[in-house]
Amino acid sequence: MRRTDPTSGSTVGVLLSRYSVGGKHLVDPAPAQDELLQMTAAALRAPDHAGLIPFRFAAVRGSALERLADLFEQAAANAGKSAADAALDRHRALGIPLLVAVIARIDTGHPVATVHEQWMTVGGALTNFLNAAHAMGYGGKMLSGAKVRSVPVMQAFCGPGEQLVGWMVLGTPRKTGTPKFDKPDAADVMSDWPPA
Ligand SMILES: Cc1cc2nc3c(=O)[nH]c(=O)nc-3n(C[C@H](O)[C@H](O)[C@H](O)COP(=O)(O)O)c2cc1C
Repeated sequence: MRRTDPTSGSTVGVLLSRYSVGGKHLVDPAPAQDELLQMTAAALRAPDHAGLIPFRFAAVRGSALERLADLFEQAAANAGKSAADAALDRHRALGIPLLVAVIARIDTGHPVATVHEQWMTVGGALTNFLNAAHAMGYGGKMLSGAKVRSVPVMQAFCGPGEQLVGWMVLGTPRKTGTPKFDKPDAADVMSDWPPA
């Protein structure tokens, strides 16, 4: 069941109401290709010093999820996990309506945009992507874990100079996302300078 359309509220209301929704609470339908491209267009609106676009995305769907499941199982086995735990890892790629890999392309020698500035753009991009998904009635969550450092998994997604950040799981939320962490009041993280 799709959540009430949050776009009926204000834009800021939409941003304030986004909470991550994990894979076990996501069902079909997954975002369609045109919706995925709108989310990607939102990601491209992230602040980007020197316009480097230090990221790209790769959608994993249909039979490709089986291939990813194989890679997850292999990564777990390589990490010394038991066959039962490796099978659990394999299962993590299955039953998700859509996975979108986030791949960073950081130019470590750029004369203008520093490495940390480029990583901030990657973060802004995936945040905009998830906010757009939420505004369109979908749920999602950014995930990483040790698997992103597994050589066979990295090699499957990355070309030279690229790094695998992780995956956004996406789909129709079966339940509304809820806050995971206690957050401070906004006034605690916004102050005047110099302090009074
Ligand atoms: C790059 C990145 C990787 C993350 N990896 C994981 C992960 O592997 N497992 C996890 O439970 N949360 C992970 N998170 C955090 C969740 O995506 C989510 O932001 C967090 O649970 C807080 O929920 P919220 O988005 O509703 O505030 C990651 C976040 C980022 C930005």
